[in-house]
Amino acid sequence: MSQVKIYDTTLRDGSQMEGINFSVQDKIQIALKLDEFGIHYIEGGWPGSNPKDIAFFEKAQKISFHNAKICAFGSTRKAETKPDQDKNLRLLLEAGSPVITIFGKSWTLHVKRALRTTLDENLKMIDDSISFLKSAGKTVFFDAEHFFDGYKQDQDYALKTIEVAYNAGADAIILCDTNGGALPHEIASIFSKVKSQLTESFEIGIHTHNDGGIAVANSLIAVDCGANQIQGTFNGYGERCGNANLCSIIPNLVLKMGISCLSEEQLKKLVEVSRFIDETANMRPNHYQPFVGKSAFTHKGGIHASAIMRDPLTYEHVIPDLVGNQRRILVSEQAGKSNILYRAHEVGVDLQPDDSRVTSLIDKIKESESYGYQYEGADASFEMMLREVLGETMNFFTLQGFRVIVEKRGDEEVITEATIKLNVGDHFVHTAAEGDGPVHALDNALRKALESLYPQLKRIRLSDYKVRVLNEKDGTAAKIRVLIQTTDGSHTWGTVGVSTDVIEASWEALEDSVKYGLWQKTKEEN
Ligand SMILES: CC(=O)SCCNC(=O)CCNC(=O)[C@H](O)C(C)(C)COP(=O)(O)OP(=O)(O)OC[C@H]1O[C@@H](n2cnc3c(N)ncnc32)[C@H](O)[C@@H]1OP(=O)(O)O
Ligand SMILES: CC(=O)C(=O)O
Repeated sequence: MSQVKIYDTTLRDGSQMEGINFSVQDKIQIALKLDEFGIHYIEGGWPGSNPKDIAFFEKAQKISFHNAKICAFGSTRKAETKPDQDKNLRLLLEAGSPVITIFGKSWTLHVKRALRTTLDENLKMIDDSISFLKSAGKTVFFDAEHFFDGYKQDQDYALKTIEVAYNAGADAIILCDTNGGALPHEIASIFSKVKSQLTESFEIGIHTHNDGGIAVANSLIAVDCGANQIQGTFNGYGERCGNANLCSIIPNLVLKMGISCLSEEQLKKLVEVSRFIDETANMRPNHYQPFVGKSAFTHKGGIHASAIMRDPLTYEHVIPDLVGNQRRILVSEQAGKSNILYRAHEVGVDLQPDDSRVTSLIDKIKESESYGYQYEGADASFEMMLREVLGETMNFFTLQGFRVIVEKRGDEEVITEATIKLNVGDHFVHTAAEGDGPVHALDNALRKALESLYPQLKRIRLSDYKVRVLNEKDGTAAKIRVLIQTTDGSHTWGTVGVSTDVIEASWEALEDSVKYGLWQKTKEEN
């Protein structure tokens, strides 16, 4: 089985993505996580770029990494200078990392237009810089920037740059599709040619960007052509459209290409690592991301749900457990009875396919969704419908009525007050409360009315509130859908409300969220 090393550049190229700004502590935490996961090389940053990256390497030097080698990144020396006088090379050595990766130009256009130097001087810059770092005892990787574009324009010069790097003692040469525009067949043919000119065991890598939407494909085809190092980032972070996504590359290598870059046990942590990095980077996770996204193994269509229940291979390219993900089946207007049976089973209700209640539930869901409800994100509203069809009610209270007053006088702050009348068993309760806006005031009034009778309510709170206008063209007469997420600290559940009135829609979602929460708590207590 061939060996492929994974080189993670989330902390360097990943931090070049719009919206990402890691603190030193973020970087250390991510490096530790990647090391624990089993990544071979972690590029921590560019010490010649900013004080934060210098601080990262200062801290990283004091940490014992178990699996990974830390790499410091930078460029070849500046044109017309000497390596021992080059600030960037000096800072790379001071970073104290066992590996130094430098990028150099392989494309004549870049040499002439970006560096504004001669082709010969660029070759000297590559030669000098690598020799200088090697003489300091470092492992040196050479990133041949724009190699594929360079090769297409001037094959001999592009090849010369890597020949110079090789002869100067580079320990690995990485061919970069820096602009992300190469196609898989171009990568295959160019990569194979270069590979054939180097000794078989020499480490030759691939570094691709996703501007053509095929960075992962371009990386995998390079492996097919003999690449034994892949550079990429977690969640595909990176300059412009991002880098090759390691969350796709690693499972494709292990599960489909038989390349044991990580063990199957390590692979089971893939989702955890991906989400940890999103969380640390303060990035919203991409639910649709292959392998690791929340929707990667989510089945919505009735035909899919039915077949999945008969055999998951029918609509899944790999088993979700292998990457630490989970299968989900949604209930929506696209559902058939299989979706209902699966979801019912998940909440402990086993129904038979020929049960007429299943059909009436599907009809009700399709009817409600055509009105504007959406049950994908409202698991509790679905379960309440299910329980109702089974004759189980959640009658913790009945609304007699509510009134919400919003008052604004001159420059004074807006005052919002909600009054609510409820029947709770034999009791009639009438309360009022203020809040920061109408929904908050209603929530406060409802809690005030219920808390003495249902003290469990103290542990339940709203965690998210989303409003969506459904038919915008109707302006202020549009229908509104409100989705509420509620939590008791360990579980979270979603409810939905729809009305032409935002307060009524909110009330509906709020009422269900509280009733469902009380029902859960009562179940737990019994
Ligand atoms: C493909 C990649 O992703 S490469 C990595 C790109 N990442 C980054 O640029 C992020 C970090 N960068 C930085 O912090 C800054 O750009 C620095 C500190 C590196 C350089 O800053 P400055 O000195 O102000 O230069 P500037 O940002 O304008 O970059 C242009 C300079 O880099 C030089 N340069 C570009 N590539 C190379 C190279 N491979 N080798 C040597 N010099 C290079 C250019 O010749 C130019 O030098 P000049 O200004 O003396 O003509
Ligand atoms: C080196 C690098 O980041 C690139 O060529 O894209």
